[in-house]
Amino acid sequence: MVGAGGHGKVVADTVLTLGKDDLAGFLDDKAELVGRVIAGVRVIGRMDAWSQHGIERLIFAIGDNHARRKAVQRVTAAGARLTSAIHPRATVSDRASVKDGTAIMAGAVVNAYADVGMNVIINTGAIVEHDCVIGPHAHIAPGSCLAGNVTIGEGAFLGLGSRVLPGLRIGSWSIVGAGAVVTRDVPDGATVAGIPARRLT
Ligand SMILES: CC(=O)SCCNC(=O)CCNC(=O)[C@H](O)C(C)(C)COP(=O)(O)OP(=O)(O)OC[C@H]1O[C@@H](n2cnc3c(N)ncnc32)[C@H](O)[C@@H]1OP(=O)(O)O
Repeated sequence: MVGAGGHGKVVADTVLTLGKDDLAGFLDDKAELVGRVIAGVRVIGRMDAWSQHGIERLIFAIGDNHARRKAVQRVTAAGARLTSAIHPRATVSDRASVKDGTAIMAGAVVNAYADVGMNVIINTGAIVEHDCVIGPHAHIAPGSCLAGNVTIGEGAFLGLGSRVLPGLRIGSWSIVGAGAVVTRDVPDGATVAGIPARRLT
């Protein structure tokens, strides 16, 4: 697992709950963390140390979408492969698809025919309804709810408890504030908040 911060603790909890006995440990570029045990998992080295530890697959436990994308691009360019972590108490339809590198936390629901891209976070208790398409590097924060046929662009961040009405598109690298109800498409790079959601920037 790459990233031994707050989100890393939750991903660690998911991986330990899955009982993965082949977990090598955390990798983190913060030198002061190396050697420490965080959430029951040892930090075994900096991010680029994956190859020297014989690690075959990585999952990125970095909450910030830009930082997570950059980290994934760096290691995959060097030949690393990604894996996913789906909490055993998440509900993911057999008819949904989830790409590598994605973490789905406890209590989340991914419904039929949803398509979840790579390196995405579907956080605790979030709901991704039928036929949604989630772009790579997006983060759906705890308690958010996407109605059917919603499209989430690359790197978009949906804050805690936000709601998106059916069929809308949330633009790439946009931000939806905590508690927002999105009633219209959100342009790429925009920040929206409130009920109904209005543009802040
Ligand atoms: C496990 C985890 O913890 S996952 C992490 C989950 N994190 C979140 O959900 C955080 C989501 N972030 C937010 O909601 C943020 O407040 C943002 C992104 C919408 C705005 O952040 P900033 O750009 O820093 O805006 P800032 O705090 O300066 O507020 C700007 C204005 O918007 C208002 N505002 C901020 N957030 C919201 C919101 N969620 N809903 C309604 N209004 C809001 C502020 O009150 C302020 O209004 P004012 O100008 O009248 O005083």
